Amino acid sequence: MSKFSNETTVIFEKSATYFDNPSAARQAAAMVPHAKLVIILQNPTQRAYSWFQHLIAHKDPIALSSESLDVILNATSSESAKFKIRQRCLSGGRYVHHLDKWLEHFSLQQIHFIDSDELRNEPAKVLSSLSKWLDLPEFPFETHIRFSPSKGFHCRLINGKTKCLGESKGRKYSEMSQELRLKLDEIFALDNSALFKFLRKNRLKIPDWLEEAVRITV
Ligand SMILES: Nc1ncnc2c1ncn2[C@@H]1O[C@H](COP(=O)(O)OS(=O)(=O)O)[C@@H](OP(=O)(O)O)[C@H]1O
Repeated sequence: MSKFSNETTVIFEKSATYFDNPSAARQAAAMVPHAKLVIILQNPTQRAYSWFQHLIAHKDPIALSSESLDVILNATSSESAKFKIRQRCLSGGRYVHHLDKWLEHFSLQQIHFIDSDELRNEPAKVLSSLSKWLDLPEFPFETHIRFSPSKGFHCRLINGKTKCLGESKGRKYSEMSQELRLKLDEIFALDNSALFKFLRKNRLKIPDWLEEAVRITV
């Protein structure tokens, strides 16, 4: 996010794929050195599963033929197409590994972290604190957001009716098996521990899912 010469204008841009792109930090810093960055921290295990479901929903032929994320996780580097998907599912959840690169180009003061679970469960509170951090005028988010039981997510409230994000956001799919969850938790154990230490060292809020993930591995 960036404020340009007209101080009332805030430009923002979001993508789930910038964060782990090896050139993104350098390129962003070259174009918008004073940008404010917002990073949403989701449990990497859930994030990997969500990305796999994203590929299934987009009818990715390799994901479809593999049927489960478990098959993808077992892929070796000799199975290049499957292995590439494996890396895409796992890479984004390796937060500290990528953060190190962003911190070569931006200061920590330019970065705001959001706990994905908090955003999902208490969006008005999270958005209020984000807009305060961005120095934006106060806005009563709570009167513009309401939980939609049919969608299972909070949605915008317009003229008394909820207007939710499209079908591609917050898809309905079966929960991952306990076996897959444990396998992913193990894959991310070191990354989660590094994130825990990073947040604690910098006196930043530690998400509940991270406390839990680190407690289980100890
Ligand atoms: N209010 C609300 N409505 C819908 N979705 C919500 C909401 N809050 C958080 N989420 C979570 O956001 C995930 C989709 O995020 P993205 O847009 O970055 O993903 S994507 O680019 O479509 O893959 C999406 O992931 P999936 O549940 O895996 O589809 C949601 O978990």
